[in-house]
Amino acid sequence: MTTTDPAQIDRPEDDRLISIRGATLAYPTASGEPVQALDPIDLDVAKQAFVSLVGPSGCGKSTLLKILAGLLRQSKGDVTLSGTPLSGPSPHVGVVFQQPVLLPWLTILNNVLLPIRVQKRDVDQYRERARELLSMVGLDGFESRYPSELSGGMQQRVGIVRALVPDPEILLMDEPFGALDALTREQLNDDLQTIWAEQRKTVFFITHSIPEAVYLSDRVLVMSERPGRIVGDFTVDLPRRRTLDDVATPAFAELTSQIRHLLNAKGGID
Ligand SMILES: Nc1ncnc2c1ncn2[C@@H]1O[C@H](COP(=O)(O)OP(=O)(O)OP(=O)(O)O)[C@@H](O)[C@H]1O
Repeated sequence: MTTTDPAQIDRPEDDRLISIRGATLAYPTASGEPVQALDPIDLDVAKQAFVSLVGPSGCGKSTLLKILAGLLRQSKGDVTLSGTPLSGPSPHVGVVFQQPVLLPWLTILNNVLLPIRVQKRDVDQYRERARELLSMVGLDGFESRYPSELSGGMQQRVGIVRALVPDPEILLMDEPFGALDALTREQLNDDLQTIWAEQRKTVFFITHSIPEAVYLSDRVLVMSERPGRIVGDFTVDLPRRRTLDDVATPAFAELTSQIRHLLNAKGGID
């Protein structure tokens, strides 16, 4: 089933992990005229769902992600995680940005263990998990290397592992593959499917690529031009695990075309 009307989506209330009600955000500016980035957002995300968000440049996607990361507070409305109001960065939430920003003087293993140290948890308890996750994304044998010895795609894998090591329930990803070449991006999409299948995280993923959103997601949300609001909510019911062969199917093409039409009607994607 696909629909472009978020109100028509019928989901059980008890599997909600993220709940946003009437959230808006206005940035204060030096001129005194605030920038209204988000119009009221109402959104529920179920546990273990993979949800992507697409929308025109500057429409407010990162703003919404930063609210979920606890880095920004909404001007109005409520944001809850498992029913608890969000009041700042949470250990239940991991974030991956477009640039992994690894510390050059730390080894790969120590980079991915950094959140554990910052959260003052027992590092020894997470070392094995860190090694396993590095192995899952093909970085076996790189634990003692330094970031400068890794390619851009490998560094981004490290960024993803760093977010996963503390075992957060939610993974927020802001255009994580936007800076990578097409082939590396395809490989990382595949890695991300593995991670999602094995780690069962709830993923909120921002991308400028409609095919990438459809390929990875259970749901694709479409945001309007700024001030952003959710104007479309598409269910992706293509079977998993997906492969690049699925991209060539009529069902895939039909869904990407529907999303593209809605986006073009709401201001385009870039
Ligand atoms: N700190 C800030 N102060 C003032 N305005 C801001 C600030 N951060 C973002 N904005 C504005 O808010 C709007 C939404 O920005 P945001 O980064 O959320 O958009 P986006 O959809 O993620 O964009 P893109 O797709 O280009 O990354 C933009 O018009 C931007 O200029």
